[in-house]
Amino acid sequence: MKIVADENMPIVEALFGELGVVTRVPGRLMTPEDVKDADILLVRSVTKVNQDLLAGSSVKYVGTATIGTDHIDQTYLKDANIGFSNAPGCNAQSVVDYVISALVCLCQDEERLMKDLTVGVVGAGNVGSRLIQRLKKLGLKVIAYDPFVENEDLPLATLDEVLACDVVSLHVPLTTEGEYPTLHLIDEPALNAMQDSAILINSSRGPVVNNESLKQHLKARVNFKVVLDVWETEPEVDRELLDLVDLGTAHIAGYSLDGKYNGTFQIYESVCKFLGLPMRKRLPQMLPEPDLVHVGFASGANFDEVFPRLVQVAYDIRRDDRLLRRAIAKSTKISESFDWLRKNYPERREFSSLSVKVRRNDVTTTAMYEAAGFKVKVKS
Ligand SMILES: NC(=O)C1=CN([C@@H]2O[C@H](COP(=O)(O)OP(=O)(O)OC[C@H]3O[C@@H](n4cnc5c(N)ncnc54)[C@H](O)[C@@H]3O)[C@@H](O)[C@H]2O)C=CC1
Ligand SMILES: O=C(O)C(=O)[C@H](O)COP(=O)(O)O
Repeated sequence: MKIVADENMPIVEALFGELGVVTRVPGRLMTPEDVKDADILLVRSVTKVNQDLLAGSSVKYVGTATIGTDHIDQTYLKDANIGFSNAPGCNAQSVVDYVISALVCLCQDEERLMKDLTVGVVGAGNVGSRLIQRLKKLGLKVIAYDPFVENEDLPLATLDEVLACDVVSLHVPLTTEGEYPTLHLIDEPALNAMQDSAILINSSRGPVVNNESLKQHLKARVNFKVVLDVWETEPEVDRELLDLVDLGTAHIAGYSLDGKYNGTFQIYESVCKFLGLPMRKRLPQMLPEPDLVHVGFASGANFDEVFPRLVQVAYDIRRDDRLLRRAIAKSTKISESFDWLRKNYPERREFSSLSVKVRRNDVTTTAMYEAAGFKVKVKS
């Protein structure tokens, strides 16, 4: 069996090696020639999988190690009788860590307490619902807009109510059809409905926000804050827009090592199921121990002071913002620099792989650290 895989997908040989011969290809440059003899095709978000790529090939199954599926023509796959799976939720915790790090950093700059913020989440799926849970446990007031979800446990509200919050965080797929398309969901009217000093975070897909409208809005409202992980013209980045946003990163919100391994593993599970083969590999054995395993603080440390530092030790979004700005500033080919940053992304672990040491009877602090997503170890 021949398996063609994106070169940026980890642990493919370790998982799929016993199923067939693995060939690696740069995802953004993948051609029909690369895939014509393949049985299984494993991609990430940068490969457009459609008739142009697959017609006349022997591909029987396509797996994308991503949550998003807007790069896949699922109707074509169905019509051509080609099996398909994505990796729902694989890097959802990583995106939540990203949003929390962004909020911590912006609150620090503004000398605001994070727990005083109201947060409006757009899209209450795998990422959105985890974000709601974590923020609520941290004491923030959270509401969410999702016209496709009916769940009494979620704090659902209208889009207008969500847009009126201090923070608006987007977690929707990119869609262009149906009653609720998300293409340019955040356009001039939506931006105008937001507070003048609101924080907008987009870690979903670039075209969900009309980047031109956003630029004009930012020029007119100096207190409006923006965090962009995804860009409408990706892998191109509009230099002018990057200069205007508070934090800008190279589509890496989901790039924890845990999230990437989960993605490959989830499609390994789906491929085994498709082929009717037993799964011989287990993910926990493959994930390396995080470099930073324990973080301890002096007894009596105040959670409000410790929490931001802890988040920044675990994942500091400002590092990724600096990397993007530096790369773009000196770049003659922005798209190549953007992809280089993503390919060479430093190892990052999810908060849940970090342990914080607390005193045995420190019940409140224990609950707060757990709420933030960290593991808690009791000091002996
Ligand atoms: N920046 C990054 O690295 C990453 C980006 N993503 C993006 O985030 C998106 C969301 O991820 P998940 O939560 O895992 O997806 P999901 O499919 O679990 O949830 C998406 C939610 O959005 C809702 N939705 C759809 N249209 C909507 C609309 N017009 N208004 C409000 N809600 C709407 C759906 O009902 C669903 O509940 C993915 O589709 C992907 O494009 C995901 C992972 C990493
Ligand atoms: O899972 C998703 O959806 C994402 O956006 C991925 O994290 C994007 O990563 P690549 O597939 O572009 O490497």
